[in-house]
Parts: sequence; C-alpha cells; structure tokens
Amino acid sequence: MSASKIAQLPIIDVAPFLNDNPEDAEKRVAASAALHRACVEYGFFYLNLDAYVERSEPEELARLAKEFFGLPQEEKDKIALKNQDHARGYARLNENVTNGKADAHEGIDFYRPVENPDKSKPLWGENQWPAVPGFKEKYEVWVKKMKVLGTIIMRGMAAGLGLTESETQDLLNQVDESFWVMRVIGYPPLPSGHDGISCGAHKDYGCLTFLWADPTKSALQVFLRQPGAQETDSLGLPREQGEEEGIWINADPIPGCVVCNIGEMWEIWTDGLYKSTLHRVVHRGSNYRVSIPFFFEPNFDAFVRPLPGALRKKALDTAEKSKEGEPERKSVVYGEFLLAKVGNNFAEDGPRDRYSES
Ligand SMILES: O=C(O)CCC(=O)C(=O)O
Ligand SMILES: [Fe+2]
Repeated sequence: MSASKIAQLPIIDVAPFLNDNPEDAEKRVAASAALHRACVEYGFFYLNLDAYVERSEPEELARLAKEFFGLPQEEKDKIALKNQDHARGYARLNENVTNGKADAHEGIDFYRPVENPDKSKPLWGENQWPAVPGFKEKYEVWVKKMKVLGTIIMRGMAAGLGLTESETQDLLNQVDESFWVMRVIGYPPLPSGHDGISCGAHKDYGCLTFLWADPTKSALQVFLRQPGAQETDSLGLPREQGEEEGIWINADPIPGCVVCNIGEMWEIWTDGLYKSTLHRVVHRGSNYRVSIPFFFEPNFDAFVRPLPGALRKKALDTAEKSKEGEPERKSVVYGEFLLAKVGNNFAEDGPRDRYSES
C-alpha cells in the first residue's frame, strides 16, 4: 500500500445532527455511516462545526490562553497543580512527560467539578482559573458546548453502529455526567538542536477528543497503520509506534473544524472494531502554538463493557460470525481506569505522565 493512499482525514459535517427534521434524515444516515467508516479506518477525523459555533469563539479562547501564557512565570505558578489535587491547574514547560521524555509544552488542565471537593484525594480537587479577565466565563461556555457536542456525536456513532434505541440509551447513560477534561496547551518555539517532539506519541484513553488548534501547520501528526509500509518517518524521528507498520501524516487545522479522535473506551465498547490511534505533536515552527483539546469522557462510575450491538456489527463487518458474543476486551469502571492512569501523578515531585500504560 502506498504512503500516499490518503492525503487527508475525512471531514464530517455536524449540521444534520443538530436537528431532527425529516428532510435531513438522509444526511444523518450518511453522516453516521461516515463516522463509522472513519472510526474503523483511522480513529481520527475532522468535525466541521460551522453550523454549531462561530469561528471567532475558539479564536478568542486562544487569545485568552496566549494572554495567560505570556504572564511572568511566578504569576502562572499561582495556579500550579500542587496547590490542588496535582491534576487540576497549571503545569510548567517540560513538567509533563510522555514515553519517559519531557513534553515541550505548558498547559492548564480542568476537570469536571465534583461535589464535596477534597484536594487530598486524587482528581477530587477544584479547578484553578487564571485571573485573566473573561477567561473563566468564555471557557465555561466552550465546556458547555463541547459536552453537548459529545452527546451529539455519541448518538451519531450509535446510529453508525446500528445500535437499537435501548442500546443507544444504555451507551448515553454511561456519558451523561461526563467526567470531562479540558486542556489549554501552549507550545513555544523550540531551541535549535531540539528534535521538535513537543508531545510524545500516545493514544487518548477516554471516549472522544475534540481538538481545536490554532492555524499552525505540520504540528499534530497521526499514525496510520498500513501493513507493509516501511517508510515510517520522513523527519528522522524515532520509531515511537513500536513494531506496527504505518506512516505518520499531518493533521493540519482546517478552518471551522475540530479534529476528533476516539479514546481507548471506544476500543472496549466496540471490542476492538474501533481503534484509538497514536498521535504526537512535532512543533518546529517559530511561532507560539496554542491548542485546546476537550476530552469528552464517560461518567466517573460508568461500567464500560463491550456493547452487544457493536459485537453484532463487528461480526458483520469482519465476517467473524462464529465469534459473535465472545468479547475479547476486558470491561472497566472508567474512574478506576483513570485513577490507575493518572494516579501516579498524585505526588509532590517526580514525572507527570498522563499517558502511561497502566
Ligand atoms: O496539541 C495537540 O495538537 C494535541 C494534544 C494531545 O494530543 C493531547 O493533549 O492529548
Ligand atoms: Fe492526545
């Protein structure tokens, strides 16, 4: 298979999902089928949000982010992770680690607020907002919109899998109090001699990631599995993808779109029919890049298990009829899975690896 098999990930318009007009029914079916194909083939796609949000909205968020990242270090450290539960707050440049290597970015993490916060418990503290005027208000509007978008896309994916209404409801019940995460990331230009890997190769561990990024090109890269593809890298970077064969492609920002990728929970729900895909950030530009990933995750107490409807679809798609009903993937309680992933960051010092294999 040639490396040029795909020039760009598919673009799926959310417009038909925003209403239930009968005249849009056909478009909804087509968009759901496109979601299914994109999840089977790439685990990554673009969502066109022009019918849902004004382009100026995330641009304003990026402006606010730059205002914060431009503050003196001691100002930024006022909302440091260690003031809270070591998960919510600001991480300095190189504080996060992926694959044992420091990530060349700084960022602020926010999580779903919890009842009865207790910062002595992992993940159970309070969010820390920058003192930049308008920051909290504008980002809270974005969180609300991304949560609604999460449900919309989950519904579309359920349709793409051919789930029954009660199976769809069962799935939606697992995300209706999403333990979401929002990250605001700043990537400074790197000194010469740096390999450019600003965020090492990883899979997202949750459900759906909606990534808005500023127009910087050639930064986000996605690993496409292609058996037989030898050329794994044109930049002379290490083979971060282990033994798999494939190619790294750029997922450059497209105006009006977010990049969406599926996390490991979707691997469980579909028993591996959908695969969460490796990605990384290689920022070699001379500008300060900002990205804002929103992670739409299952409820903290969701019991995530292979969905009967997805097993049906898998058997159909893979002609493995004989295997129907025998899931290969283990079920997890999402909150337990998450704690195992990030719980080791619940320490005063030491590396903060959010994508470690648990
Ligand atoms: O900044 C980006 O483009 C991607 C960030 C990312 O993959 C993550 O935070 O999980
Ligand atoms: Fe990621």
